[in-house]
Amino acid sequence: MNQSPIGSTSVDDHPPLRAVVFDAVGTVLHPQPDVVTAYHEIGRQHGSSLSRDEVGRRFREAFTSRAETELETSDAIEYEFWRYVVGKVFRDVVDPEACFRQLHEHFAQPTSWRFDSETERVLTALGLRGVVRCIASNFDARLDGILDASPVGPLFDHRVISSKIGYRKPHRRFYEIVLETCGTTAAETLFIGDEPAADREGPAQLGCRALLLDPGCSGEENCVTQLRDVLCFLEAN
Ligand SMILES: O=C(O)COP(=O)(O)O
Repeated sequence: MNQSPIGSTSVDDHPPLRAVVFDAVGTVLHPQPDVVTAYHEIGRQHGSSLSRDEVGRRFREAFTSRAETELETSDAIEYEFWRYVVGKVFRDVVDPEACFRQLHEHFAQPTSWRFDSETERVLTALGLRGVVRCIASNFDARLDGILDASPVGPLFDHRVISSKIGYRKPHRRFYEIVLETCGTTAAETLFIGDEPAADREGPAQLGCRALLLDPGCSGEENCVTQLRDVLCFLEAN
C-alpha cells in the first residue's frame, strides 16, 4: 500500500461514512483507446489529415471552452456540446455530421471503455461493509449502457447522471441530488474523483468529505493516488 496522505485528514468529529460516491470518467472508467487516439483514428477515416498532436490540442481547447457557469444540462444539450467539440476539432473532414455521429456512437460502446482494475474489488469490499455505493457523473445517458454491459454496473447501488437530472457538477444541486439519492447526510458521504472542482471542492462545499484521485499527488491533503485508498480512508475514519 503506498503512503498517501489520507491519514493526515483528521475527521474525528464526523459521523461514520455511510456512502461513497465515485466519479466515472477518469476515476473508475477509462476510454480505450484514449480519447485523442479515438478522435484521430475516426477523423482519419473521414478524410482528416490532422496529426494526433493537433487533434489533441484542438480537443482540449474545445472541451475546456465550456463555460463554468453553464451547469444546467440535458441529453439534448450534451449531444449538441459533443457536436460542437467534434466540429471544432475537425474542419477538414468530408462529412462532419457523419464523423460526429461515428464518434458519438464510438463512446456509447461498452467496448470503448475499461473499468479501473480495482473497481470491482473496492465496490465489493464497500458492499460487505454496508456502505452505499454511488456513481455520479457528468457523462451523459450513454453511461447507462456502459454500466449495464459490465459486471461492475450492478455493484453500484445508485447512478446519478447529470444529463438526466438537469445539473452538471459542480452545480450545488447535483450534489444535493446525490445525497437525496443515497439517503445520507453530507457528513456521512465521501466523494472521490479526478477533477478538483467537480469531485473535491464542489462536494466539500456542502460539507461532504471528498478525495481527489491523482496518481501524481504527494503529501497533498485529501488526495489519493489509487482507488483502493478509499478503503484505507474508511478504516481511518
Ligand atoms: O464530462 C464528462 O463527460 C466526464 O464526466 P465524469 O468525469 O463526471 O464522469
